[in-house]
Parts: sequence; structure tokens; C-alpha cells
Amino acid sequence: MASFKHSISLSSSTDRDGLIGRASGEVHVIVGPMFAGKTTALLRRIKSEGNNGRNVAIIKSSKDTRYAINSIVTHDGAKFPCWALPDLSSFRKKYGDEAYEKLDVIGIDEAQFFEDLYDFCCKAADHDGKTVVVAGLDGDYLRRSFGSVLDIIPLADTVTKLTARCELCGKRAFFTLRKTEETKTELIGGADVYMPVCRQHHVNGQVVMEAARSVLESHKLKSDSFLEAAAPVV
Ligand SMILES: Nc1ncnc2c1ncn2[C@@H]1O[C@H](COP(=O)(O)OP(=O)(O)O)[C@@H](O)[C@H]1O
Ligand SMILES: Cc1cn([C@H]2C[C@H](O)[C@@H](COP(=O)(O)O)O2)c(=O)[nH]c1=O
Repeated sequence: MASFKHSISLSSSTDRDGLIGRASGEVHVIVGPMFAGKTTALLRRIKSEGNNGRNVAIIKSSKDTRYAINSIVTHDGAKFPCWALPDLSSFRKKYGDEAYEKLDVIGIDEAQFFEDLYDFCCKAADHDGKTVVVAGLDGDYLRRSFGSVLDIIPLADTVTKLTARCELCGKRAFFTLRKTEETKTELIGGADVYMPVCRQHHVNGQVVMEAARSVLESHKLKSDSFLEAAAPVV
């Protein structure tokens, strides 16, 4: 009888815990609405890792130009230097291979704007042994899943959902309400455009905003058809 042989050797590249390569990385995810303190929590974690002698770096999306270009800034003004990048895959090259090797902890802010979030977290934690701390919006202003943030939950060691205070009643706020008529998903802004709200005020606020948007839309249609009708005269 032919003897059975494993086609894949499990011992050759494993360490004594049975792990291949450097799989001691971690992924920690911080989500919640705007103004919940996600950037504050990320900053606190990164500073404490740095104070414990670990090499740290923070990346944010270059789409976020609100308060500063090369710093992450909380809504109450705390600041920390960071790499502002259009995607995460460019980080290693920009940071330098040698410096990347020495890096222990990578913070990612505004994670909802990075399309390659899943692949980056997998590679950094599973293969490169990094601790990755990710902060971002779980939902957009319509409470739809935002970017790839929810896709990395299965990769995570811990997931923390923070809450803000509802700007209308002071209860815990789980959601973000957009105060303008703009409907595109990505719209950079702060308290001028968004406010944190509880469930009741998100539902009520959405009804009011939808009504305002449709009034504006019908005004626009009327003025467009007026301009079209007037065009031959002009
Ligand atoms: N409606 C608001 N407008 C401006 N700042 C706010 C508002 N609500 C809370 N803040 C401040 O923002 C801080 C949180 O900022 P930050 O960590 O940048 O939040 P996030 O990253 O979740 O948007 C709070 O501790 C509070 O001081
Ligand atoms: C809800 C919502 C938010 N955004 C933008 C607005 C801000 O620029 C960031 C979130 O910043 P924060 O650090 O969490 O305060 O995201 C968006 O583009 N679309 C949305 O629906």
C-alpha cells in the first residue's frame, strides 16, 4: 500500500509555537460616529506605545485636509505628525524598507477612505508582525457601511465602538447626521457639515434633510427649465 505523505511540510518554516514567519502582529479597530473621540483614542494608544519604547508611525488619508496636511488633529486641537497618503500600499516604499522593518506599531486614521485597508492590515499584522491600530467611521451619514472598515472586523483582535453626545438632546450619539443638501458619500468636513446624533434624532433629522433636499432639487429643476426656455431669447 502506498504510504501517505503530507504534500506541505508544516515544520520547515514554523517556529516553536507552530507559527509561520512573524505572525505575532495585532489588529485593533476603533469605530464610531464623528466627534466620538476616535482620533483621540488612536493618538493616546500610539503615544503610550511610543513611551514604552516601541517604534510608531501614523498614516492618515490625504483626502483629509481639514486641519493640517501632515498631522492628525482631533476636533479639540490635539496634534501628532503623520504620513498623509492616498493609499496604504505606498506606505512601505515612502517610509523606507529598513525603517519599516524596525516599525512596531502603525496607526491608521480616517480608515474609511482607504480602499486597500484589508490587504494592508493582513500583510502588516499576519506577515510583518506589526500592531495595527485602525480608527475610522463604521457608517456614513446614511448609516451605510463606509469603505472597507467593516471588512477588517474579522481580522481584528479587538473592536471598540465609541459614542459621542447627541447635539440635539445630549443622549449617547451612535450616528452622524449631514446638515447640508450634498448627497455624495465622501464629503470632507467638520462641525460645519456634520453633527453627532442619537437614533431618534438621526431618523427625524434624515426626514427633515430629505425634504429639504427634494425642495432644493425641484427648485433647481424649475430654474433649469426656466433657463432652457429663456435660452433662445438670450
Ligand atoms: N459637535 C462637536 N463639535 C466640535 N467638537 C466636538 C463636538 N463634539 C465633540 N467634540 C470634541 O471632539 C473631541 C473628539 O475629537 P476626535 O477625537 O477628533 O473625534 P473623532 O475622531 O471621533 O471625530 C471630543 O472630545 C470633544 O472635545
Ligand atoms: C459621515 C461622513 C463623514 N465623512 C467625512 C467627514 C470627515 O472629513 C471624515 C470623518 O472625520 P472624523 O475624524 O471621524 O471626524 O469623514 C464623509 O466623507 N462622509 C460621510 O458620510
